Amino acid sequence: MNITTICIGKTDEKAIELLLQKYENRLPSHINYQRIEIPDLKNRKNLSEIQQKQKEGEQILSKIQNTDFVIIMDEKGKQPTSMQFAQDIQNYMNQSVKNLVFVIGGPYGFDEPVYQRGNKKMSLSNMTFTHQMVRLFLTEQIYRGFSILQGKPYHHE
Ligand SMILES: C[S@@+](CC[C@H](N)C(=O)[O-])C[C@H]1O[C@@H](n2cnc3c(N)ncnc32)[C@H](O)[C@@H]1O
Repeated sequence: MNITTICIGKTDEKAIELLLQKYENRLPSHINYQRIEIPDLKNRKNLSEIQQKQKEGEQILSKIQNTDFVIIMDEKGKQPTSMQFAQDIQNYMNQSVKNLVFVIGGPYGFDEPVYQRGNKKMSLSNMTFTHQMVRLFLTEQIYRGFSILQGKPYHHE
């Protein structure tokens, strides 16, 4: 299975980038993982919130193929436990999902067409995090999910 995370902008905090790479490098080798960082909008200050979301949305949708299974990261989405998330990943593999795509919004969230394209909305917490933090927390949970599936002593219940 291919797993892609789509984020808005570079990971600008060095500490977050280092931790992200740590978890990305630990993902199982049978997973073809990639992180797509959509370049930050150049003239963001001159654009309204709606215009920013529209432009980001167009960029996000251009990276998604028709057959991809798309999970929209959103604090109002379904909130699985780590065990349930691991089971979800197993189910996607059993269903032969080829491309599992997680999308993290920009500072103002998503434009409506992105929500409409999503197959599912997933939350990490009822609280709102920065989009920079969410890429790290999500990647750690993907690693944790595979650790659970592989019976590694990383997750403890
Ligand atoms: C700063 S938040 C934007 C929040 C904004 N209020 C909105 O309308 O979505 C940036 C992005 O981080 C992700 N995000 C933030 N908190 C999250 C959470 N608790 N669970 C899942 N994703 C989250 C979402 O993808 C969101 O679009």
